[in-house]
Amino acid sequence: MSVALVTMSHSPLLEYAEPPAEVSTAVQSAFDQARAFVRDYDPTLVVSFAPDHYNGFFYDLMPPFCIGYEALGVGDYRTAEGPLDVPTRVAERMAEWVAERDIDVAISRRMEVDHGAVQPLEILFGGIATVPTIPVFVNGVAKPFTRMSRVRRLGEAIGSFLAGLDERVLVIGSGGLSHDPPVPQWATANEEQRALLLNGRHPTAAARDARQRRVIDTAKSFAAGTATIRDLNPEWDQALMAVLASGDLTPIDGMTAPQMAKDAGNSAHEVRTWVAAFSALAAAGPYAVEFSFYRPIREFIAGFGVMTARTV
Ligand SMILES: O=C(O)/C=C/c1cccc(O)c1O
Ligand SMILES: [Fe+2]
Repeated sequence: MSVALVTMSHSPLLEYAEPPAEVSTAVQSAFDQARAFVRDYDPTLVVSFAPDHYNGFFYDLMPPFCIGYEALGVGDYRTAEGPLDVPTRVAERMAEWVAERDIDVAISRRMEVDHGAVQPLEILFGGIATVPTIPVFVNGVAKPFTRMSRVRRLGEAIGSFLAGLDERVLVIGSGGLSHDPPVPQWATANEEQRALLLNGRHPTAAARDARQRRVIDTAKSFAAGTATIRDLNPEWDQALMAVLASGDLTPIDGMTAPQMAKDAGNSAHEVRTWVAAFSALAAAGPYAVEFSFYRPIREFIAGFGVMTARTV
């Protein structure tokens, strides 16, 4: 048994925006480093902690966490569509293990996942069905949010399960860091947006296109300095990355949901996936970060980070 980790920001704008060449080169080189790490480790099982952006999970039934027993990519923002290779029996055992440790987790026998889960799999493995993968949804956009201590406990429970498997496990945390893309919020949404947030599954191509166009246009104006979304917060991002690298994750319990949104934007809650992934790694033993990359990239609407780590 062994456990290793890659956490990375995702951004659908990777496919649509053109930051300055120097920035694009730096991001591609960070992806190369992460890919080399994964190639060297050669995982036999992936556990992917990822948020959703109202493509698979909606307010008609919004759990804080959900383990997928089977999963499908929805194909938003030109990401891969279709089934992931989920080892169902291992996912079932993992959910039972987590429940036994007093963490209430939803399960799905048909989880739909969007760019949040799919993009890292495509970047690291070139596809969504190349390595057996258990997707774990961690709510990062829809209020109310669990306390951060709960996210840590979820990660620890999953990590203690993984530590007992005869596998080389790679945990992935996808999302963040500081960012505030124009994902609608229930409190401020209009009637049409509320219908989407409530149960906007399987939109028409035109509806999906209109929604994505709004984000792509916002990224352009954000890069030009004319958007009204909350700015990136590199200090916040790098402070969090330092805590994650330190091996002592307890300071994370002091983070509160309102303060996270105020400091780092409404979608900064996606860092919950990083916290869950690092907590899973920590449950398998002391670890060391091997690679760390960070840039605030307005064209991607993201404080953009990549980290790799493994137990020592
Ligand atoms: O359109 C969405 O649903 C989300 C877009 C987005 C943009 C930038 C960074 C992210 O993490 C996103 O999910
Ligand atoms: Fe996201």
